[in-house]
Amino acid sequence: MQILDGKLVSAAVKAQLADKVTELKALDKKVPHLAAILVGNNPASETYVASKVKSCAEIGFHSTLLRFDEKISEKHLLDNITLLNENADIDGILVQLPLPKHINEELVINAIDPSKDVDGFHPMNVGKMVIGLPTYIPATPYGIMLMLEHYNIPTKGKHAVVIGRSNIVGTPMSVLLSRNANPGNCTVTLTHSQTANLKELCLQADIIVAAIGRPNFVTADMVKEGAVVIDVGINRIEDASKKSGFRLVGDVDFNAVAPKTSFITPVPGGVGLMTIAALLKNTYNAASQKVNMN
Ligand SMILES: NC(=O)C1=CN([C@@H]2O[C@H](COP(=O)(O)OP(=O)(O)OC[C@H]3O[C@@H](n4cnc5c(N)ncnc54)[C@H](OP(=O)(O)O)[C@@H]3O)[C@@H](O)[C@H]2O)C=CC1
Ligand SMILES: Nc1nc(=O)c2c([nH]1)NC[C@@H]1CN(c3ccc(C(=O)N[C@@H](CCC(=O)O)C(=O)O)cc3)C=[N+]21
Repeated sequence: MQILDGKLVSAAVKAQLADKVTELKALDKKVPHLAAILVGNNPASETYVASKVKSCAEIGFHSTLLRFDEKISEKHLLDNITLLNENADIDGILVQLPLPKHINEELVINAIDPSKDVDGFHPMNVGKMVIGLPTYIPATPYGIMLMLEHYNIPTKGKHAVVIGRSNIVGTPMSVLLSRNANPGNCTVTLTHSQTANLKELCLQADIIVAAIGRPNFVTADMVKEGAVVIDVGINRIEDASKKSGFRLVGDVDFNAVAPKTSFITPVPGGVGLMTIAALLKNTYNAASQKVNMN
């Protein structure tokens, strides 16, 4: 069993981007600039956005964080997105999800200029991804592909079972793994809450991607010996011994599952860090006006 180290791989991706920033600066060119919008004060969203902003600073990108009260009107939010769309200094725009219930998430995503949509959530970019045109790939599945690539994990002809069909993780993950590319060329089974025989399907999987949002959902009896297990879940479990009052666990029962696997991602220290690295890559590509389909 080998741990897929998100800290190591994300650091390598960030180091590449930092080198590119150094080159841009030497040529007196503008550095990439990410704008992040955070509405309300959901503690998890605060953490993610803070770490995106911090990562930008580490590699020399500019970032602007726009914070709004959770009572912000939909119109005011949309107007701010329009301003960012029109601002030539801003290369990438990210609206941290979830949004408060009174705001229509679809309207907000649709309002982002597709050329600045570094999350890859705009329907135009989703469509491009599905038909294999160059575009921004949603950061979490993109980060997972970078991880598979870094460790040279064989994917061709493998059976991948993706658990969860969300627009931001499971569905794009299934598209990327089934592409004629490397990594890719998997036979993909996309599963969800209505899947009848999940355990049987998982037992056939060479690669399992778990994106459900439930601690310990994937148990050892669901995993074939030698499988690759990618744990996307981020679940907060109360833990009085921690200063924060909680600890993070994934969707996989790590201690029981890890010994059966060939490769597994830890939580924390796995996919989450790759998500940020992938977002930074998308932002670099946005700034250089060329989107990347890898
Ligand atoms: N590490 C990272 O960078 C990121 C981590 N996450 C984490 O990943 C997890 C998933 O996130 P996200 O995709 O946004 O979640 P969603 O809640 O949007 O989707 C969850 C999916 O799991 C499916 N599901 C729920 N229960 C079952 C079940 N009993 N059996 C099979 N499938 C089930 C749902 O099915 P149905 O469609 O039928 O309801 C749904 O498709 C969360 O823990 C989230 O915090 C998310 C984004 C990035
Ligand atoms: N528009 C939008 N884009 C997103 O990319 C987006 C989003 N909305 N909403 C929520 C999810 C979740 N997400 C994570 C990012 C980083 C970590 C991360 O850095 N995790 C660290 C630990 C973080 C910690 O310690 O709290 C780790 O796994 O090691 C996790 C999860 C991005 N998301």
